[in-house]
Amino acid sequence: MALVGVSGRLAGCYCLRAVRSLPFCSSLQVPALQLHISKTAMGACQKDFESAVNQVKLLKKDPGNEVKLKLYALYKQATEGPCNTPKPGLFDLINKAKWDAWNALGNLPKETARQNYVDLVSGLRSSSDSSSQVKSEADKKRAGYDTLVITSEDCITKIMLNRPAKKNALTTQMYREIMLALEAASKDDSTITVFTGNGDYYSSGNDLTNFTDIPPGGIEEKAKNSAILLRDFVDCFIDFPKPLVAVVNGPAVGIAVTILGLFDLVYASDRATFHTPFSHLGQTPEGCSSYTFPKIMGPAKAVEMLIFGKKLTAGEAYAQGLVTEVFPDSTFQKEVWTRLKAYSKLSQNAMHISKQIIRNHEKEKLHAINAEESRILQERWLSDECMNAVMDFFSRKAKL
Ligand SMILES: CCCCC/C=C/CC(=O)SCCNC(=O)CCNC(=O)[C@H](O)C(C)(C)COP(=O)(O)OP(=O)(O)OC[C@H]1O[C@@H](n2cnc3c(N)ncnc32)[C@H](O)[C@@H]1OP(=O)(O)O
Repeated sequence: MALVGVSGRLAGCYCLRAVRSLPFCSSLQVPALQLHISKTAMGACQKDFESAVNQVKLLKKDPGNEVKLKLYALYKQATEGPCNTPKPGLFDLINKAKWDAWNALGNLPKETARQNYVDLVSGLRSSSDSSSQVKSEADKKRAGYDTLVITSEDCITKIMLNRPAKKNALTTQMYREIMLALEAASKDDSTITVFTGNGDYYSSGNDLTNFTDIPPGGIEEKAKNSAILLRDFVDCFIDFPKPLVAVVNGPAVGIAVTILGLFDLVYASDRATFHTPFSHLGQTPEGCSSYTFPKIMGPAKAVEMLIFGKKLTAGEAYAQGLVTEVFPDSTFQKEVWTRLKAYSKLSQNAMHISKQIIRNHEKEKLHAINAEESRILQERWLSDECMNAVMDFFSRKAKL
């Protein structure tokens, strides 16, 4: 957060001029490129750290001022510990930005700073063309997620729902992993973040088995915990700072549809459909759709979807403003990724600031709506209507 603060301050007009003048291989990088690493920086990953310091020299692509400030700060913290120099004067813009970045690391231990420096450089290397080696898919794939495949390439972080055999139905584990993935994507070096699904579905929405795993506290506790999880999950989308793109590769159901109102671009294959069968399930809208859908498509069409469960084709969803553009399924991936790669090269800060301007004035309202929708759903989940509908789904399956 503190580093974001630095970039925020740099957005001011004086500071902007100063930051433009930050040279890639000069003032900010001098300490990082000198190999006089102090003895106090010695530790478990000293070799990796030294190697990372060397690798910074090999980057052909300028990583941008924000990253250079991070590198500078982490290097200083790793080698000298917490910021120990007087704060530069107000008009010494470059040194002040560097000091701010270093000072923002507070008491971060040297060892952690070294590791963070190594991780940052490793991330830069993967997006840099300095390496002649083509990285394998396995290298690009982010570890630590069981239900998602996360990759970062061409300044795009792709979060792919990965339960194709279950039509990418969202389990509680998946909600949690998505929240973690969004948190990580908000801080990584990508310019845009993309959601998509593996297999023939984008997502069949909430996994109905989520309602069958009852804790010792009973269904009331289950409903309460689910409402908290839902609220936190949707909050992450409301607050996500970078352009968020849905690449809807196939049918979408329930929460996978409603949340689209919080995305910045929605590209759909002509195979995709959009279905919110809430009344069939004894449930009510979530994902802020009770507000975003009437706003996007007008109340009449929103009612058809959210109350009467009308399933829209991709073309209809486009006509109603929920989808940005529809592509033939045969060329969907190629066309969409070509477009996104071009967009990802646009100015990162300008895109993020534009998103803030467009979205920020509604954030408070969206959080309130999300809290209210989650509260109402907590009650609905305890209703006979909802319980019967879930049981119906499983008994239909059992009969097959
Ligand atoms: C923390 C809690 C937050 C809660 C937020 C609330 C959100 C509200 C919603 O999202 S409401 C929407 C809920 N979703 C549904 O009602 C969809 C249910 N699924 C279906 O209707 C169908 O499966 C289908 C139309 C999506 C696909 O039908 P098809 O015949 O093509 O495929 P199968 O039914 O054979 O599906 C393959 C296997 O996947 C399982 N599965 C699919 N979707 C879900 C799901 N949402 N929940 C649980 N399981 C699902 C399906 O049971 C099959 O499993 P099997 O192979 O073991 O039989």
